[in-house]
Amino acid sequence: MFVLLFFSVATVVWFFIGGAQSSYVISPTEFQFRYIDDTPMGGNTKGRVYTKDDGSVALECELGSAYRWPFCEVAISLSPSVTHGIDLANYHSMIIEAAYKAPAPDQRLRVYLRNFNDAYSITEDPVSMKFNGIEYNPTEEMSEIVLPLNSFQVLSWWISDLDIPLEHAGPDMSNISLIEIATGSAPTVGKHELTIKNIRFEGVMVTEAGLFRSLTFIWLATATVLLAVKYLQSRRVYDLERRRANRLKAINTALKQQSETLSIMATTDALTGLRNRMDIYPELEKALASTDGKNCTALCLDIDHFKKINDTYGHDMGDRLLICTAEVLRESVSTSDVIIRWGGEEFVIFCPNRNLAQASFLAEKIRAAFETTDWPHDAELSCSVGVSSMREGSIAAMIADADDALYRAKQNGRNRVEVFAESFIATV
Ligand SMILES: Nc1nc2c(ncn2[C@@H]2O[C@H](COP(=O)(O)OP(=O)(O)OP(=O)(O)O)[C@@H](O)[C@H]2O)c(=O)[nH]1
Repeated sequence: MFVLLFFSVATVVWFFIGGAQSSYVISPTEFQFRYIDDTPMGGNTKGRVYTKDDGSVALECELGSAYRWPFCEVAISLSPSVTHGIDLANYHSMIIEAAYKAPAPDQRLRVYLRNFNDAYSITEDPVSMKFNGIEYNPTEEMSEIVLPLNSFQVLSWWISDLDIPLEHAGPDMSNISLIEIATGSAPTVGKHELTIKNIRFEGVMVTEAGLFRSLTFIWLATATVLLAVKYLQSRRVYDLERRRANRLKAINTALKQQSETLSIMATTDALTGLRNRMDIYPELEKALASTDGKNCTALCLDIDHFKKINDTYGHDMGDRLLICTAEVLRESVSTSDVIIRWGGEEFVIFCPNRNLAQASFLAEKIRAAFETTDWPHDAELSCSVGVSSMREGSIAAMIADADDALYRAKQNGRNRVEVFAESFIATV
């Protein structure tokens, strides 16, 4: 930004001290100055163009009266070919340093800047080159006259004689191949002497409006580029942050899944796939809350003489029998019941939707199923079951009651169902 500011200030200073000025000098050493008069039209004017010792060019002629519009002039060819002139469109003034002596006062001079354009000019006809012309009052003494190029006008006879269309009727300085400085349109016959010391065109490489337009454009372009760079940078940061957030989200999801898996593993019995008793109470409370809470019962089930089975058939067979027991239980319960491997060979079935009679019925059904199941050790297997119902709103107390009833079932000979005594009272 500092560089741009410095550049802008320097450019403006350069412009106002005249750095943008340009000039184009027409010197006799570089260009050919020729003499032309009215003799081809039948006139009797005589004269010549020559270079003086001081380097200035002189036009001398004796204007005769044989031709209706007598004239003499100096013609300066700006290029070897008329078709390829010089572009003077960017110049604002033509400056002629000259002295003019005429046989009468107030004699004027005509200046033509002849433009070639394929639209209306042909090489064979010099008249077809556009006459951008002006007529001015020269001085007798050597002096500089400034002719503003925007004061030049196209000669009306040229427009009408050549039937020039409107779009080409205006001045055009873009391809000037010939300059003509001639005696005025109504000259007095007699001796005319024109000494030209210097001809030059002056202009500016860039106008003030153009300069400020360019600087504004450069500032806008720079601001746009800087904004674009800033946008791309913040976009890159945003993309990085988003990728990072996505990565963290993925890690988070994986950790959550892992945590859920670990939680499931921690609360699931690896051998039977049943729920174990870890953190079981909130889950049972939740199951109870989904019912009307009036008929909540629990079963405590224990396989009879399991130690003996282990001892007789081995621990692996014991495991297989535990797995089969889980299957028997699954097949016996309904979807609202929750089977829990309470520990070892002991199971709890939580029934949030069964009354005492229904729970007792289920207990008996399971006990009977043990008798009819084909066990993998090809021997009989029985279980004892204790049943209880909710007394004081405590699930833990209800399970403890069922366990008491189970203890009684064991005491009373096993392979039987016992209902916790106070559950009956509560039911009545
Ligand atoms: N195979 C196997 N045995 C287990 C497992 N968990 C506990 N046991 C065994 O189960 C047996 C339970 O024995 P006890 O508590 O004495 O009860 P019981 O032999 O079933 O006798 P009663 O319950 O009084 O009928 C123990 O020998 C434990 O080692 C297990 O996951 N797999």
